Order: sequence, then structure tokens, then C-alpha cells
Amino acid sequence: MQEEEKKQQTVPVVAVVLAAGFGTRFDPENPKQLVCIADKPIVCWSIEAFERNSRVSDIVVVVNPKVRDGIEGLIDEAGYGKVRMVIDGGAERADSTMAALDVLKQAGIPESAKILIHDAVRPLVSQESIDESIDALDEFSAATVAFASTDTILLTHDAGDRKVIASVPDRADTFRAQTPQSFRFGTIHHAYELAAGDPDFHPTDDTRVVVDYMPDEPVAIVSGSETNLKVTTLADLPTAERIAASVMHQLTKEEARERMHAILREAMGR
Ligand SMILES: Nc1ccn([C@@H]2O[C@H](COP(=O)(O)OP(=O)(O)OP(=O)(O)O)[C@@H](O)[C@H]2O)c(=O)n1
Ligand SMILES: C[C@](O)(CO)[C@H](O)COP(=O)(O)O
Repeated sequence: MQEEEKKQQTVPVVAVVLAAGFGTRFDPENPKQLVCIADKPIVCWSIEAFERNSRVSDIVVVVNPKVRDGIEGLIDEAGYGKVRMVIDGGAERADSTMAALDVLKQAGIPESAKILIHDAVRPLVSQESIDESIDALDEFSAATVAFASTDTILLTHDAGDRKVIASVPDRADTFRAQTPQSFRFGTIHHAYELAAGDPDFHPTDDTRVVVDYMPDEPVAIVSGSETNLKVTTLADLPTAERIAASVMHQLTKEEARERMHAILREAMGR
């Protein structure tokens, strides 16, 4: 059934692009979602990564009042065909995810739908990571793109006004969480329902909601990359520009190759 579903894609694959943050670590007066990298606003890079992926059927964009007009204007101008809704998020990232899940529930989305939740401020996500996220849901109900840590990670606890090490996990077992984080709709919706009553619920990502509230549900790791950078502070911009330049170079080469193949196919009458 799952093999068949994979080939025919019988369930919706919905990307949720979270762009409702306030960029306090970047510059609250200059919303980072709207800042350009290689002349294209960051939010457009992210939306286009999912527009370009033929397996993604729908996109929901989550915004806040400060960026709504700007982002709606960009979506209209570009004519993104898969963007079905632009909705308001909430105070924290998890509130913004919840807003999207509520809207999808109201729209009657099936429990089996595949939901890819992505930080708008990770503009350079690769098609391979998106494809692998969609594939992972044929085996697991939850998965996250993540990048193996090259540093040793220290888990700490508070000792007075200092932190001290609580434990040191084996480096081979440590990863840096990235996005998209992908889920069957029924799983992520249920996890958020379980978490809703908890006053100490302030997760910084969506997989944590499954890990904490549905501990028997395994969450798969999908390969990420160093280039799937999150633009967090102003210091990230030069790196993002460098990565964007190399991505554009790659895309231009691929387009040229595709054009050449099309010319050859036509010349050979195929
Ligand atoms: N209430 C929020 C908070 C964050 N986000 C989104 O979640 C992603 C997380 O990245 P982050 O760097 O934390 O963005 P901000 O929350 O904007 O940044 P900061 O924490 O510095 O305020 C971003 O795409 C952001 O727009 C969101 O949709 N709703
Ligand atoms: C989801 C995330 O990008 C995974 O690395 C990250 O946790 C977002 O955290 P932030 O505090 O909102 O930057």
C-alpha cells in the first residue's frame, strides 16, 4: 500500500512555511523573512523550494501582522500556484505551527496527509532533503532533517550561577535539528493536542512535541546539510549569500543541461 501510495501520491503533501517570527536576534525593525539574498526575499526562496518540488501539492504560509502585506504582495507578484492560504501565526513558533494545524483540520485534511513544516528563514533547503522527508513518511510517522554534529555536544544543568555538564552523549549520536520536519497529519495534530494542556510547553521545534508527548513514536533522521542554514542573526547573511551564489550556479547549469537535452530530443524526433 505504501509503495503504491508513493508512486501514485494518493495523499496531499502540504508544506507549512513558518514566517510569523519577529527576528529579535536579527533586527526587529527589518523583518528577516523579507530581506533579500541574491536579490530574492528570503521567504520567496523558501516558498519556491516547495513550489519547485513536483510532489508537494499545497503550501500554507504563516505570517504576522508586521509582514503580512509584504509577503502577500510577493506571493501575488510571483503568482505561486500552490499557495492556498496565508494565515496568522502566534506569539511563539509552536503557536504558529498550531495555527496551521488548526486551519488544515478545519479544511478537512486527511489524517494520512504528509505535512512538511519549514522555517521560512532556511531559504536554501535542498530538493534532496524535501524528497527524503516525503519518502521517510512511508516508513515513519515523523521525521526531521538534521545534520550530524561535528562538535561534541555537552548537556548541562544549572549549578548556582554557572552551568555544569550533566552528560556528554557520543558525538555519533548527536545531530543539529533543521527543517523541514515532516509528519503524517494525524500524528502531529495528536501530539499538539496532548501538549496543549501543558503550561510549560515551549518547544523550539515540532519534533520535540512528538518526542515529549508521544514517546513511543520514533522520529526518523533525514540527511540535512551545512547549506540548509537558518538565518538567525545579521552575521549569517554573508554565508547565506555565498551559498545562494553556488546554488544559483548549479541551477543555471542544470537548466542549460535540460535545454540541451530538449534540443537533442527534438532533433532526434523523440
Ligand atoms: N511566533 C513565531 C516565531 C517563529 N516563527 C518562524 O519560525 C522560524 C524560526 O526561526 P527563528 O530564527 O527563531 O525566527 P524568529 O522567531 O523570527 O527569530 P527570533 O527568535 O530571533 O525572534 C522562522 O522562520 C520564524 O519566522 C513563526 O512562524 N512564528
Ligand atoms: C526548528 C529549528 O530550526 C531547528 O533547528 C529551530 O529549533 C528553531 O529555533 P528558533 O529558536 O526558533 O531559532
